[in-house]
Amino acid sequence: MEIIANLRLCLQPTDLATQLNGLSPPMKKEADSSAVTFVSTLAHRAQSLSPQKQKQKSLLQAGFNLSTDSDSSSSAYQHSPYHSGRDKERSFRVVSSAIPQKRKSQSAEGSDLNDSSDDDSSQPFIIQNGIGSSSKPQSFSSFEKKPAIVPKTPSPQPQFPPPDSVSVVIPSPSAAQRRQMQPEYKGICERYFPTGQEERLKAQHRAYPITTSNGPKVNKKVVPFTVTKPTEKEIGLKKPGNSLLLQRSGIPSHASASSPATTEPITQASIARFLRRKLRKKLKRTCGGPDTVFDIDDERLADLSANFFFVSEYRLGPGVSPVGDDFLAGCDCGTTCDPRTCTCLIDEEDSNELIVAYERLESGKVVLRKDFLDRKAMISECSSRCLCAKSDCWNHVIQRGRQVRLEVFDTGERGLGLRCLEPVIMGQFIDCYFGEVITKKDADARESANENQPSYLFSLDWLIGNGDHTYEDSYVVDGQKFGAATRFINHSCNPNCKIIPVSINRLTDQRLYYLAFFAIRDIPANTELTFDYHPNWDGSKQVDPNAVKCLCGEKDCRGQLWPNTRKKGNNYE
Ligand SMILES: C[S@@+](CC[C@H](N)C(=O)[O-])C[C@H]1O[C@@H](n2cnc3c(N)ncnc32)[C@H](O)[C@@H]1O
Repeated sequence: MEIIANLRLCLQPTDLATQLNGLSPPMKKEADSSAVTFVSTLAHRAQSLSPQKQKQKSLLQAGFNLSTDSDSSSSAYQHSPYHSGRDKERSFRVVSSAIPQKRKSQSAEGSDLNDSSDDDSSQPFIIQNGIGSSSKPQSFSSFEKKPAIVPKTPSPQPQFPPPDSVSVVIPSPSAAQRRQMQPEYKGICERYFPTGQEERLKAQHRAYPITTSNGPKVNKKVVPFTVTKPTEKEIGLKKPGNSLLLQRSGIPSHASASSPATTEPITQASIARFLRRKLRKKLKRTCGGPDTVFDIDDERLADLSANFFFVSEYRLGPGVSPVGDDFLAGCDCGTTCDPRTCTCLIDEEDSNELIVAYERLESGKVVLRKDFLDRKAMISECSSRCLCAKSDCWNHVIQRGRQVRLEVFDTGERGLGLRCLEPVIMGQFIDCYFGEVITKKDADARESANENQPSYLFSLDWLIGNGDHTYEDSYVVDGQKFGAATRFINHSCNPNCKIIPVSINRLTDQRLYYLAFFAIRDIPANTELTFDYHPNWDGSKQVDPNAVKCLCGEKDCRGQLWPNTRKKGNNYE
């Protein structure tokens, strides 16, 4: 409660436009009053209007409604499928990943939605943060307009395969073929070894036998199941005649006279090495960049490379409309922000003091202040419009991107997990939870379609109840198909990280903000990163027998990730 109060007391349930017009004084609320938002504080401070505030004012005068309505928030929380409590902390949970929800009442439209991102023509916009191109018509807040703030270790932008890139060039083996393959290496079928331009080229150069009886088709019957270890030339396809050499039942074949077969011995190990290299290459190209590595088996790696794309920004889905950059304000502190006066910071709830989340250590690293680590306040970073944007301002942290090398690894029963490859210090930023930003309606549909599957939905409902913003029109981040490495972070009842919401537009857009992971203690290299999926756990409640069992192995493990509150009649919350 006290943590939320930091946010709540900043916020006033009065109409900001009215306040800005001087028609009513800003009101203060008690810490335990209903949730209200930051904007009223903004209004309060705006009475001596800085140039930025003038901008806010013109925003309001232009009809942009930032007024609050605390009444609407309470019902919204009650009906939330992603968080059933009124406590703001609830909004931090990875909703369905923690509870593969079994709600049956939702409509069936989700199955389509689930696949919608396959079609590039209907792809939602990617919000850019200065990394890579940004020719998209929509953008979220200031990220699009600040080329100066380039993260030091940016992940490359994802490259989505053209819709036809998985072709018949390497057909999936039949059931009999699959039986025959086992326990041989399973990397050849298109599912596990996604095809692309390179494979098409190989096919053109007769790497695969074709049948011409009904037009040119790959002759599945003679498609080999193993691949010789290719030479460097063959991998690079430098010469048109070069092709991947195939063998069947251990008998080498020669693809063509212009590409003599390698004489290297063919072993399972060499095949595995080749495929692993290809898969890693594909993952790096389409995905995580040099700072995310994988220590998982080939099959999982291949599955991931076929079905998941790393993104380093939000992808805005249909119906998600960010507030335009024109409404963005910036501070005029200069090259380094003054924590006593910076207008990008949010007021403390019970005073005019500003909430300062970060501090710079002697080492130069900017981390969360110790006294901020236990709080439940939102962080307000400087924006791209600030004068300090091009300098090394301490109040630009998440916008500089990930600085930590991470590794996806197999935890066993808990599925894949994420660990840091270098020590992380307490308060250090790790990365954001990125993914597709979709409407609540779409999230419900996807969830219904993925019944009993872990999903990766994360509600952006921190500021619900603010003005017209209700639970029904809130957004949800889905990290299942498009996401960051943070999407692999598992739950622990004794976690070493936590998520903190961060606004980089001083809450101008209350429905779109960032979910940033920070270390809450020093974490040695090669340690699994975890956070609490249900931070407001009430220990006095019973464990829900329908909930996903927690396997964190901690001494005080609660035994469940999350109560299955969506199940009718479930009262374990
Ligand atoms: C956001 S995903 C985390 C990454 C996931 N392990 C994977 O393989 O993609 C959340 C899912 O991981 C699993 N999980 C995470 N933490 C767990 C825990 N402590 N015990 C059991 N399962 C866990 C659950 O299946 C949950 O739905």
